[in-house]
Amino acid sequence: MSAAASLLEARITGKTYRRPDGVAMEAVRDLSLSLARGEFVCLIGPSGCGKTTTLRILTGLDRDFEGTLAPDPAQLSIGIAFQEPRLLPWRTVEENIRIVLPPARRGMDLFGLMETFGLAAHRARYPGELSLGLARRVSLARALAVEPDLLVLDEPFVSLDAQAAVELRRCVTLAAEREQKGAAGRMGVLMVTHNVREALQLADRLVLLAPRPTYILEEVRLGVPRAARSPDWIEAERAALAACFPVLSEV
Ligand SMILES: Nc1ncnc2c1ncn2[C@@H]1O[C@H](COP(=O)(O)OP(=O)(O)OP(=O)(O)O)[C@@H](O)[C@H]1O
Repeated sequence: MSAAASLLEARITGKTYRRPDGVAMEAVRDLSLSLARGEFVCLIGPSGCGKTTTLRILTGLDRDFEGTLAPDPAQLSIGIAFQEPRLLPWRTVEENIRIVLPPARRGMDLFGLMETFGLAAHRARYPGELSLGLARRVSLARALAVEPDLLVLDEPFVSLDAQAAVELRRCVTLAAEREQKGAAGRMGVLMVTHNVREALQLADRLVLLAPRPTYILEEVRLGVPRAARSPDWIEAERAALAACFPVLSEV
């Protein structure tokens, strides 16, 4: 089997914040991560360890760090869905999605995307009228509308009720499995989560992060296809991981 095409190679040797009182806060130390096209990677780590900081560096939103990223994130098309949907309240659902498209594609037909995410009936509604689950679906559809090379999800299922979480997970799985740019250009997914079961359900690889200043404690490749991951399998894997990595009881 040929090696999967690399999408991103990151080596973050250091990231230190300086608080207003001048005190240094070291958030990341020696974290090397690679992501292949078509791969779904979950970052899991304790609260405050540096997950969002790492995502911000990997996506080029934070340039103030030591290390290297290849390629430079500016060369990739990146779609990001934050925990907070960040929709424009004065725009409809459809306008919120359309507005991120490059001018040449702004008139494109979005019906397929809307249908996939169960948004077709909501396209003319405003964000203030949407439940959190629906707003997150809009945010995910908007991130995918740009046909990204890299999809970044920062705790997308937090605070959702069980049914909304199931629906959004289905959307994320569909997105991950959709070959948007043909075999050579498949999207990679990086997702931050506190929920190990969720990660075991969705990811190809888990990246376990140490407490701050964070680095990679362990990488776990999940060989079982997504469709074959039963609740029993997920529970057994979770228990085995928790036994090996006590830090997981803190996430
Ligand atoms: N702009 C900032 N200035 C100073 N310190 C910061 C800044 N942003 C984050 N930090 C600190 O850096 C550390 C890592 O923060 P980060 O948000 O990356 O962690 P996280 O793992 O995403 O947290 P959580 O699990 O709570 O979402 C935390 O201690 C946080 O307080």
